[in-house]
Amino acid sequence: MTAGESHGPALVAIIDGLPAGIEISSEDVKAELARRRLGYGRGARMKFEQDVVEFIGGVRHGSSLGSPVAIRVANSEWPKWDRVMSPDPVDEAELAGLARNAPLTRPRPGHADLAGMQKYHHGDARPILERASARETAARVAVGTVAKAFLSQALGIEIVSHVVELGSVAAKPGLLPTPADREAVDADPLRCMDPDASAKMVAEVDAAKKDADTLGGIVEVVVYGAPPGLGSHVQWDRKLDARLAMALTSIQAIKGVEIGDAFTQARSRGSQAHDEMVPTPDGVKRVTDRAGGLEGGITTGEPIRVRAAMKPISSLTRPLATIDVVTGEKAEAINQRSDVCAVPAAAVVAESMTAFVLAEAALEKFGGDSVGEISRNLAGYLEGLIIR
Ligand SMILES: Cc1cc2nc3c(=O)[nH]c(=O)nc-3n(C[C@H](O)[C@H](O)[C@H](O)COP(=O)(O)O)c2cc1C
Ligand SMILES: C=C(O[C@@H]1CC(C(=O)O)=C[C@@H](OP(=O)(O)O)[C@H]1O)C(=O)O
Repeated sequence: MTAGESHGPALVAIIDGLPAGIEISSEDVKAELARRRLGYGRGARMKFEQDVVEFIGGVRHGSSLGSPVAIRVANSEWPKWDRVMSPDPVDEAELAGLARNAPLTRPRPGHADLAGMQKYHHGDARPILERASARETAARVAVGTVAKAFLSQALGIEIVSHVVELGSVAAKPGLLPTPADREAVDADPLRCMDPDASAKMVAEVDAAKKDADTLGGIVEVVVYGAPPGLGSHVQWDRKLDARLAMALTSIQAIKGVEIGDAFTQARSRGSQAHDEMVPTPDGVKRVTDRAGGLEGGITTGEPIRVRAAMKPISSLTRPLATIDVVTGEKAEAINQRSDVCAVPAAAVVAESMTAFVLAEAALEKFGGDSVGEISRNLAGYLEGLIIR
């Protein structure tokens, strides 16, 4: 669970149920949060704001204790907002003098503004946009850092991501990052593996910015080392593909998910859509991985591949049409500074959400209260497999 507002003092996250013995430090979380700030097309706030990370429970001397892990990600810009976002009452006269506190009455299409104002009875969009903002994804990436450390150390599972489409530009098909490609992907301005496409994506961002417009795109997350048997076919909400789809669409602006080659499969005949199996000296193998490592909601042991579609950023410097909720008349939406494109950052958040879902599924399958116990449980399970 996370809490915190975009311009509040901090975000906090509590993770319960983690085993003891995960090696983790605030430096690891800082490094992942820095990756979330990457990407050509992000707005000014990413440059001047700092994430200030602190573990406030569950970790001692760089190792998890088995107790709930609590992480605080403070926002270095808080002093500028301490009156407007003060949890305690502030003198009305003082607030009246603050331009930042003026009610936001022209809800932005594509944001939670209007539906949230209606639902929670607010005449001001501020209380809604503060929590709907993707600032909250900093807390998810902090949680994801711990989940990734657990998956890697206990089970040898590694998660990577890249950008496959941005606006009208697509990377060459078939490029798949491995853990060895992590640095190279992060070094690319769009986190794209195809340099030609990346250069076109930079130009597309520049063109959108010039037109006061915004862009979306498609990211892919790839998971290596997941054993067969995570998730289950027996109940709808235990299917790992369904759980991944929920986790990914919960990310701000993610509106579609593709498991493996789902959309290509849908346009193909069955003979061209599935992954045929062959015996090998190392056991049964699938010839292809069109299913993205998931069959019947269960991991197959092949790499897991999921894609997520991000809509274009909703706040435009050329504002969209809306109404003013005070006058009821036509108006231009609130004109906020904003990202032109946040697709590379969304890929990092998608890695974290994938890690969280896999960590949960791994704990269900292998139980255990310490990293050592869980590793032994995995080894025992693999040793006991009756079909290899
Ligand atoms: C990393 C990231 C950064 C984002 N930055 C912005 C932004 O600067 N401006 C904006 O209008 N939306 C931004 N969004 C998207 C909005 O938060 C999101 O569209 C809005 O809260 C409404 O939620 P929904 O699109 O999921 O329905 C961002 C999303 C992500 C994942
Ligand atoms: C702060 C972050 O992203 C923000 C997400 C966001 C939105 O509407 O989602 C809008 C922008 O914030 P503001 O309107 O205050 O400039 C982004 O900067 C972050 O990712 O840490």
